[in-house]
Amino acid sequence: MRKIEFPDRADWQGLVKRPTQNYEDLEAGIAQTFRLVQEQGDGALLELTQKYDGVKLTSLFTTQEEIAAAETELSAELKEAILQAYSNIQLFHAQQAEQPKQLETMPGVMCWRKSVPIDRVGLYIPGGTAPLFSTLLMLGVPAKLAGCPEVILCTPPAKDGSIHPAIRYTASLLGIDKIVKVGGAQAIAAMAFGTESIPAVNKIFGPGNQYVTVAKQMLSKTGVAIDLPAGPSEVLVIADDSANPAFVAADLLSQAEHGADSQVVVLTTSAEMLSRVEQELQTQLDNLPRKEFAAKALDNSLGILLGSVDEMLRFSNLYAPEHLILSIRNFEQVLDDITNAGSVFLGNYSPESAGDYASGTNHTLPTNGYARAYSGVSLDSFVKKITFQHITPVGLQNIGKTIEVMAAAEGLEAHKNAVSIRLKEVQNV
Ligand SMILES: NC(=O)c1ccc[n+]([C@@H]2O[C@H](COP(=O)([O-])OP(=O)(O)OC[C@H]3O[C@@H](n4cnc5c(N)ncnc54)[C@H](O)[C@@H]3O)[C@@H](O)[C@H]2O)c1
Ligand SMILES: N[C@H](CO)Cc1c[nH]c[nH+]1
Ligand SMILES: [Zn+2]
Repeated sequence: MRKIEFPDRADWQGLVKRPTQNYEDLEAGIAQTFRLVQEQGDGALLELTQKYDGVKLTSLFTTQEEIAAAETELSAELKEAILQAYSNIQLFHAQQAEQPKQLETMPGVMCWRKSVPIDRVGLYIPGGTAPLFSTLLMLGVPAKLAGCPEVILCTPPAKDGSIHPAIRYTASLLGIDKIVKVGGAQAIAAMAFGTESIPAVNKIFGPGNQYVTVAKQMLSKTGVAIDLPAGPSEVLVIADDSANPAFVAADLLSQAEHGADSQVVVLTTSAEMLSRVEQELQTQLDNLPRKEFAAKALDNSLGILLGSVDEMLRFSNLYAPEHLILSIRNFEQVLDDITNAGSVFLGNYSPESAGDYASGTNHTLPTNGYARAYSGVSLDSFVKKITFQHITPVGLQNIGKTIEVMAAAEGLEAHKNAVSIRLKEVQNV
């Protein structure tokens, strides 16, 4: 972890830049993957899966029997944990449903808005280095709550061509009966353009590594929507001297272990806290099975000493972290000062892992500073909001003049006429 003491404000902009590869560096390779999938369909998926995942598949799909078998392959303890998480995520997302209300903006002018599920959605579940079945809960629960009629699920296969039983179990829980064994940019291409056996979807959801994230971003001109750029995981911890250095280190490592391209940051006003966090990182790192990933991520990470809580919050807002942890006294007093963050964890007993798995909030969140403008996945991500209006003849008499005047001022006579022609008829009745 790079240690920086009281950096000059002029240097902050450089410090908030993530260590990930540039979009431009990855674009050409991904464009080539897109071309292959568009030209050769399923054949390209099999070829690219062999190349990037080291598996020669005979079929791109799990069978219904494989999905059903997961029930017997998981321990009772894990199934219970998945069900508990499912229930909390369901509760949190169900209360996001918008209650439609009709508004009469002027007498006789009625406007309302209705949520309509997106027809066909594609879910990407990361699986390159860890089978993130928790992500399937985070995407599948709101997709089902929203009522999306068709859900396609892609995830990379393990080296033996199988899909982890917890992903199969969670799919079955959600009523998803088919899993496509494909990952990376090729999975995004398959869901965006369609192949002989995979239908093209309207919107693609899900986090992933840099290849997955850039592939999603490259779809902007295709007419296929994406949820958000949710790339390599990150966390920023703001710690004063009331924080517990062991807890802070554990939270930093929890995101560092996702992958070498993750970044974790600790901001503190206490030099002693920074040294103790560094010591804890070393001790805890040694015991982690994924210590190689975590150690590489720590090489790209930052420990920064700043002058005050206010300064730490300013830095954090500029950084716009995916996850923000406030391990400070009186955190309640600064909540309104947080302007850019994906998800916020308050106090010493709210580990970020709670949001990753089970508290109820969604863990598919904007990374790489995109929290400046994007929100994480929610129920809204799976619906379109269609507005309706009904204007009565009296309503048109009330609002007509306003429309005519505005249309004339824009020089759009046909717009004005669409009102005038009706007003004449109404006045003649
Ligand atoms: N922001 C979020 O909300 C969020 C949530 C969960 C996970 N994540 C992130 O998701 C990522 C998961 O990454 P992962 O790699 O384990 O799984 P992944 O499923 O995202 O990616 C694996 C795929 O990457 C492709 N790939 C690997 N190396 C490649 C190369 N050199 N060239 C082209 N393609 C290549 C392969 O096709 C492979 O199937 C992590 O970075 C994690 O931090 C983010
Ligand atoms: N921390 C990840 C989001 O950045 C989500 C996750 C899934 N499993 C564990 N963690
Ligand atoms: Zn995580």
